[in-house]
Amino acid sequence: MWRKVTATSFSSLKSSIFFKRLHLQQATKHNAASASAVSRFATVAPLQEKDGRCPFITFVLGGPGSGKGTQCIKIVETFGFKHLSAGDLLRREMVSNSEYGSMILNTIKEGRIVPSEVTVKLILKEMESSDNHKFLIDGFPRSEENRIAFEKIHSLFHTQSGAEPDVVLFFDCPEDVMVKRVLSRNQGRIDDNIDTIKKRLKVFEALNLPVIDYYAKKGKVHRINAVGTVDEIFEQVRPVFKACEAVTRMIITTTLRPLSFPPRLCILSKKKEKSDNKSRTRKLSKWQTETNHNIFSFPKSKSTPLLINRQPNPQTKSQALEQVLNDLEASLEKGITIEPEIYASLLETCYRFQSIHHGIRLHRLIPTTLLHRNVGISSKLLRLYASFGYMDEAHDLFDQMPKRDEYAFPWNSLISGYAQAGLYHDAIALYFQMVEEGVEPDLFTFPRVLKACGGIRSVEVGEEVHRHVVRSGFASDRFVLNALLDMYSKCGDIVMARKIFEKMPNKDSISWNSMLAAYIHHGLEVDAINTFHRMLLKGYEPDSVSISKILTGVSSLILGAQIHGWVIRRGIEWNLSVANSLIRVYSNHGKLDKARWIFNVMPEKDVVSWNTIISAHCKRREALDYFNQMEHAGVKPDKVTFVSLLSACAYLGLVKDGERLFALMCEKYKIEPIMEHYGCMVNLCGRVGMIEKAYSIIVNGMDSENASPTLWGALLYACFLHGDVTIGEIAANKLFDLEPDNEHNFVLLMKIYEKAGKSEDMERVRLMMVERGLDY
Ligand SMILES: Nc1ncnc2c1ncn2[C@@H]1O[C@H](COP(=O)(O)OP(=O)(O)OP(=O)(O)O)[C@@H](O)[C@H]1O
Ligand SMILES: O=c1ccn([C@@H]2O[C@H](COP(=O)(O)O)[C@@H](O)[C@H]2O)c(=O)[nH]1
Repeated sequence: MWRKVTATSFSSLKSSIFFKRLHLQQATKHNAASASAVSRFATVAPLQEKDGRCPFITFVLGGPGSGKGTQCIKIVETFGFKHLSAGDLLRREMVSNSEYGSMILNTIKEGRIVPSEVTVKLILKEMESSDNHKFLIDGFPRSEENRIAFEKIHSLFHTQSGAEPDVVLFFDCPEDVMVKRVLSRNQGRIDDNIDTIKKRLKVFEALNLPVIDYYAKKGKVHRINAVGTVDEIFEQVRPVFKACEAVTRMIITTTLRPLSFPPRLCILSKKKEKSDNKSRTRKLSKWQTETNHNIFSFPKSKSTPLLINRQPNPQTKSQALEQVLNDLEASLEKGITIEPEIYASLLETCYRFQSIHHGIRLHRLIPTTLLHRNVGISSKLLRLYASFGYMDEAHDLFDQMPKRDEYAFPWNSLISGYAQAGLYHDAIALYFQMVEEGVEPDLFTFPRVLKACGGIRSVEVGEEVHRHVVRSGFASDRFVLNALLDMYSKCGDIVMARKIFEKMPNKDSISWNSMLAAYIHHGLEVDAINTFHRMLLKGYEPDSVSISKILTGVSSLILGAQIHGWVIRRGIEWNLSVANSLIRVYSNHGKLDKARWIFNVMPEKDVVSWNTIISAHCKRREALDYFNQMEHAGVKPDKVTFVSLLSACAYLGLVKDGERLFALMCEKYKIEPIMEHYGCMVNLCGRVGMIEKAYSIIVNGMDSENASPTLWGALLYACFLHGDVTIGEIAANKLFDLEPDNEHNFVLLMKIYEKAGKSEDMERVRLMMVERGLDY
C-alpha cells in the first residue's frame, strides 16, 4: 500500500534523544562497560513510561499486494491504531535529502531489503512521536535479521518483558492474485512491475516466511485468507482484535475495586450476564463502546467509574496480571464469592502468558473444594503445571481430579508434560493407564505418546500404540502419521518409517522433513538426497529445516557445494540455520576460509553460528579469538561453546586459558560443567604432565563414581605419556571395571610398566589379559 509521502530528513533524527538512545544501545554491544551504558540509558524515560502505557504492537505481514495496507486502513478505522507502513517510511526517506536516499531507491527497485538499522530507526522515530500506543507495523519485519534488530532495540523499552509483538497478522494470498493486484495498483511505484515483483516474491518466500514461521511457533500468528473482497477479508481480521479486546476487558474488569467487582459484568460470566439486570448490561456495553479505541493498552484510570484509581496502571501483561491477582486477593479477603469462570479464565491467561508464578499464586486462591469438584479449573491448572515441567504438582491435581475418565484433556496434558521433560516411561505408563481406564484417546494423545515411544527407542511399545491408532480411527490423520514416521525412525525401523511416508496421502513439509531426518539419522545419504530431489519435483519448497538437514547429512563436499549453489540461486543463503549448516559443511571438510567467509558476512549470528565457527577452529588459537568476539557481541555462550573452547585449550596445551575459561563458565555464565568439560580439563592437565591435578579433577571436582571411561582413559593416556605409574594403576583399575573387554587399557598399563622397567607387573597384566580372553 502506498500513500502519498512527504519529505522529512533522516539527518534531523540524529540530534534527537531517540536516536541517541539507539546509538547508545548499539554502542553497548561493543563496549566493555556495557553495564554503565545501559544504566545511562535507563535515565532516559522509555516510551512505555511516557504516559504510563505499554505499546501494543501488531506486525502485519504478507506478500507484496496481499492487501496489508488496505486492511490496515480498516483496522485503524475500527480499532484506532497508528499505522506505520515500513515501505512508506522508506519511500518518504528516499525522497528526502537523506544520505540513504539512493541506497533505498536501488534496494526497492531490486526488491531487496533495506538494512535493518535504517528501517528500525524510522519505525521507532514514528512510534516515539506518536500519541497512540497501538501500532500496526505494516510490511515489517521482512527477515529474521529485521526481526532480531527490532526486538533487540525495542527490548530497551520493555525492561521486563522483552520486545515481542502482541499480534502477528499474516495475509496469506496466492502468488497469481498478488501479482494481479500489484500490476493493477497503478500508483506509480517503481517496484510495481513484473520484474521487481518476481524478485519481491522470492525475497518474501525466502526471508519473510521464516519470520512468520518463527512467530507461528510462538502461537502469535493469525493467518488471514487474503482472497475475497476487502470487507470479507476484514471480517476475518476483526475477531483477532475483538479477542484481544476481550482479554484486555477481562483484565480491566477484574481489576475493579473489590466491592465493585461484579463478576456478572465480566465477559467471562456469560451465563450470568444474560440473566442479569439489563441496566448493568447496558452500562457495560456503553463502557465497552467508550473504551473501544483504548482496548489494547491498559488505559489511564480516567473517566470510567468502574476502574480503580488507587494503583498505577499496569505496564506489561505480567503487571496487569499481578494487579488482577492483588484485587482478587482483596476481594476474597472481604468475603466476596468469585465465580468459577473467573478462576478458569485467569488460569487460561496464565497459560497463554506463560506465567507460572502467577499460576501458582492463583492456585493458592482457588478454594480446594472448588478445585476438587471443577474439572475445567483443575485441568487448566494441571496443563499449566505440566507445560512448565512441574510434574509432581500436575500429577497431584490429576490424582484428585473428579471425572477425569471422561476427558482426554488432562491425560494429554500430563502425557505431554512427561514427554517434554524426557520422562518417557512415565508418559507411556500414563497412556496405558488411560487405555485401561477406558478413556478415549484423541488426536492430541497419539503424537505425544508416540514421541515418548521414540524417546525410549522401543519399537514394540511403538507398535502397540500404532495398533491403537488404527483401532481408534486416526490412521489417516497427518499429524498422527508424521508422529508414527518419527517414532519408527527413532526406534531404528527405517523400513516402517519409509512405508508410512510413502503411503501418506497428504504429505506436508513436516512429513518431508521427518523423512529426510530419518534417512540422515540412519546414514542413508543417497536416500536423503533422493528425497530432497523428490520434494523439489513435487513442488514442495524445502524450508530452512530441510536444507539444514540435508546439509548436515551429506558427506561429500561436492554435494554440499552443489546444495550451496542451489541455496544461493534461491536467495536463502543468509537464513540463519542454513548459513550455520554451510559453515559446518565447509569446516568439516577443512575449508576454513570458506567457513570464515560465510560467518563474517552472514547478516545475523546466533549462539549456534558462534559455536560452529569456534568448533571449526578447535585446533587453533583463533577459537579463543572468536570467543572474545562472541562475548563482545553480547552473545551468551552455552555448554557447547565451552566444550569447543576447552578442547582447543587441551589440544594446544593452553593450561592458563583453559583454567580461566572453566572458571568463567561456572562463575560468570553459571553453567554446570558436564562430563565433556571435565574430560577436556583432564586432557588439558594430563597432556602437559599435571597428572595429579588431572586426577584431582576426577576425584574432587566431580562425582568420581559417575566419571565416564573417557575421563579415566584420558588420565591413563596422560600417565603413559608422562610415565606416572601410581596414578596410571588407579586409572587402569577403574577402566578394567568399567570396560572389562577393552584390551587397549591393559596394553597402555603394560607400556607404563615397560617404561618404568617393571617387567613383573607387565607379566601380571599380560596374564590378566589371557584370563579374560583378550588379544595382546
Ligand atoms: N481484497 C481485495 N480485492 C481486490 N483488490 C484488493 C484487495 N485488497 C487490496 N486490493 C488492491 O490490491 C492492491 C494492493 O493492495 P495493498 O496495497 O493493500 O497491498 P499491500 O500488501 O500493502 O502491498 P505492498 O506490500 O506491495 O505495499 C491495491 O491496489 C488494493 O487496492
Ligand atoms: O521493512 C521494510 C519494508 C520495505 N522494504 C522495501 O520497500 C519495498 C516496498 O515495501 P512495501 O511494504 O511493499 O511497501 C520492499 O520491496 C523493500 O524493498 C524494506 O526493505 N524493508
